[in-house]
Amino acid sequence: MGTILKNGKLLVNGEIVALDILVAGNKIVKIAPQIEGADYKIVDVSGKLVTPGFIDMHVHLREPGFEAKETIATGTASAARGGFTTVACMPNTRPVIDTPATVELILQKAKEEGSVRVLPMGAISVRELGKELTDMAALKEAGVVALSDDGVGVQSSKMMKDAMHIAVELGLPIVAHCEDDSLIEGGCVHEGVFSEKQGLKGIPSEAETIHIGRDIILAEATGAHYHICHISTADGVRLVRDAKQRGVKVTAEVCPHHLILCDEDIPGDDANYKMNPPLRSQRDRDALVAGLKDGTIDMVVTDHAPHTAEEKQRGMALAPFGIVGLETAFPLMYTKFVKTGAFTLQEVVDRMTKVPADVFNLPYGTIEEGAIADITVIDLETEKEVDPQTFASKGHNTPFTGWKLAGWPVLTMVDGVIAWQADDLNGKGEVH
Ligand SMILES: NC(=O)N[C@@H](CC(=O)O)C(=O)O
Ligand SMILES: [Zn+2]
Ligand SMILES: [Zn+2]
Repeated sequence: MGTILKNGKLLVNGEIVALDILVAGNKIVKIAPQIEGADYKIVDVSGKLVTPGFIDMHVHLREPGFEAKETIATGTASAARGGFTTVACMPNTRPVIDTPATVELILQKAKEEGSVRVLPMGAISVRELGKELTDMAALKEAGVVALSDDGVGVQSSKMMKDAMHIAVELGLPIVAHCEDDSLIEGGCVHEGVFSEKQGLKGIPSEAETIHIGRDIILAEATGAHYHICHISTADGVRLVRDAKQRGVKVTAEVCPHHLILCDEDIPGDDANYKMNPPLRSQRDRDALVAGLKDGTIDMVVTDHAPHTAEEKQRGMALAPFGIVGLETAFPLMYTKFVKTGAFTLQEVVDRMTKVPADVFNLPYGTIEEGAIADITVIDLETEKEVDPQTFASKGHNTPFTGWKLAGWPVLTMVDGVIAWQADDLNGKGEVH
């Protein structure tokens, strides 16, 4: 038994070629113009784009501890609908992912209830409090793919340096939420013309860039692989570009919302535009797009951060930071950057598949014979409005409600198994 994905459009060195894919077990067995076989289940994907399954290295699944916001079941269902076959989950859960027991709990739940592959990240400091390092060797043994205190910055330079030394020994990347607490003071939007005009407390760009600068210096001193979370500032991009040119082992990720929106797009007191780091200036946004284009920024991630409607109704000043992203990421990237000609389809797909796999040394992210069968099928034609009520995520907190987008995933295969499929794969109607 096996499955044939028939007549899909594959990207081969930037060109689109119609090919069949035979999947047996969890592997891609054959890719050819015409594959026949009576024993196989045939899935007709004519006219659809077939890509490697998307990999999102920055997701908040919220379980354990915040199941009202999201669970491993709903978060991975949301991932599958967004075309993601692998997600890395951040450790700011309760308990924090700072012991092997919590890593094991997540891996077990993901196996039982998850729709896609889940790779836990382990905390750098116990309870993410920045006081004491976790037992990183034990966390690695339990299965974490990287170390991060996402949600907060590591305030102490010494702690970051110590963490990097251990990370080098363990061969794990340090994934850093870059934020200097002493420069924040309760800000809720980017500090600049906009925060002043609105009378809101600001978060200055330096709060991020100081950590990026500091950590690049520490990465150079220790030889660690240093990965920057949700980069949002023009100066941050400049620092990364310079560090890469000098051969420092630094990588970076950016979110669709920081590439597409800036502070001036915030309509008023709407916490669906509140996230950390905040939407920055137009100049920052342009620098992020340029940084992604020239490879300074390696990959696109969602920073999927679900919160309840009640929490988000508290308004800009009081609501928690974060927006959901799994179900809109590719349609946003496709509509805003591929359809406009700013990026090629291959560039966007690579930054959501092959590049994160290479950077984090994962055996996924390519479609070729012998590869693990993680595959996403996408309808590039049908335009549909973003409607959070249709999300599989518990979180409906998005600033993109009502946006008309194309590029909606219609089928997601993980490890050779169809994890999710639109009701009407080949129809012209709306995809559900
Ligand atoms: N990005 C956010 O605005 N929020 C994240 C935390 C984080 O990614 O730093 C969350 O956990 O809600
Ligand atoms: Zn963060
Ligand atoms: Zn995050």
